[in-house]
Amino acid sequence: MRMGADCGGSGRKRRASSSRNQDQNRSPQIEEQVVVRRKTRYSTLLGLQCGHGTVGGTADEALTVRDFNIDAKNLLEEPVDKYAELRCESCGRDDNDAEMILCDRCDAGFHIYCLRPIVASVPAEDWFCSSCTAPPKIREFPKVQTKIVDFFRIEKFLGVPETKKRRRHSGGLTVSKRSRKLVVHTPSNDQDRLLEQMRSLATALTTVNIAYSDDLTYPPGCATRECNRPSLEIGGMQEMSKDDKAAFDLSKRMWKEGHVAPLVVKHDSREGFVVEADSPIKDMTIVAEYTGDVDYMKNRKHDGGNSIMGLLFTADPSKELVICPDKRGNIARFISGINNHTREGKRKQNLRCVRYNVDGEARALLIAIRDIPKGERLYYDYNAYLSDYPTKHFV
Ligand SMILES: C[S@@+](CC[C@H](N)C(=O)[O-])C[C@H]1O[C@@H](n2cnc3c(N)ncnc32)[C@H](O)[C@@H]1O
Repeated sequence: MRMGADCGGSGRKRRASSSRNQDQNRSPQIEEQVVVRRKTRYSTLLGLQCGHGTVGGTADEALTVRDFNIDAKNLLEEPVDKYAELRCESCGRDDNDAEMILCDRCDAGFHIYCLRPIVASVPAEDWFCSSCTAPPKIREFPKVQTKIVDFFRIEKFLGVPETKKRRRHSGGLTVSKRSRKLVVHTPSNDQDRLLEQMRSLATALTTVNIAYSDDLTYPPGCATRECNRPSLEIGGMQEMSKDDKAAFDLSKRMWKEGHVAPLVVKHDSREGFVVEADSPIKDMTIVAEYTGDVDYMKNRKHDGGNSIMGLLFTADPSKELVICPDKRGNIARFISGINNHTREGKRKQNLRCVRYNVDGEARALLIAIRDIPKGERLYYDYNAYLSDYPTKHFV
């Protein structure tokens, strides 16, 4: 699924395939028998009861049984016994089949919303429950300046930024239209906080095994930089004004020098990694650019990635581009989404994802849409452009 875009695979039951890997040396006959059993299991899981006495519900399956002289009774028994009363291991209920997934190793079932963190939709690829895989252990990044500077490849760490006296808006008597120009973040002026903020991001990135990259990347095998042409966007893309470009450039330079936005990454049992304001953030602040490898959407249709961001929406679907932070990325990929189905969810939104044409390249920026107090969690609408990211179980 992608943010601001459509997702694949929701509402589909995972096929039990636990014995697939052990079975590679079987004779074709035995293999065929196994295939029949799997088909039957699958149709049982889908709740498709076959109304007659053959194995499975299709002519193909009945034919296969006859051809190989398999005892149909045996084949029927296992799936009925094993899956008829499939219950979620977490809540114990047997309802809501369409949102139940099965572990591809032990066949245990779970509602996607009972998992922690919540799984937004049934994954397209193999999925293993926490008993069958070690759940990712949070690997605390050491709070050592040299290591942090290395991790973020900070060219010259300048320490605490110079505090310039900023001129405040008078806020006088005249009611002026609020400026909608982009604003550069104000980094913490406490070196210890700066390091703590970077350490928290390094911890999250190392835990999910993603290298830090604060720019869009075009690795071999993905789309090239030349394919990212904002002129292909349906309806055109927002141009970045000169002032906004200056703010964006400064914001990027500050991140590169370790004067990061005052954000801290934390872990929440239901949402997974989340991002919070570590000091107040002003309306219109550029909080982060959404970064990662740029690829064609068509190449990522079956990716389980729940962090794919739409970048370029083109008239020709084969040219649509997405940002994939599965190997490289930055803090943006940890920011939560609102629940689009509730008023409370919508009230939480404090950022917007805006795509701009920046010097002939589409870029996606996360921008504050109101003043954000210290400690508030950051949220934006994953369904800003399209509306298929499943958020109904989001908190
Ligand atoms: C773009 S990732 C955000 C980072 C993610 N939390 C992590 O730990 O890597 C999207 C995933 O985060 C979780 N998530 C995001 N917003 C959420 C919310 N409001 N409630 C519950 N889970 C949420 C869901 O698992 C979703 O599929």
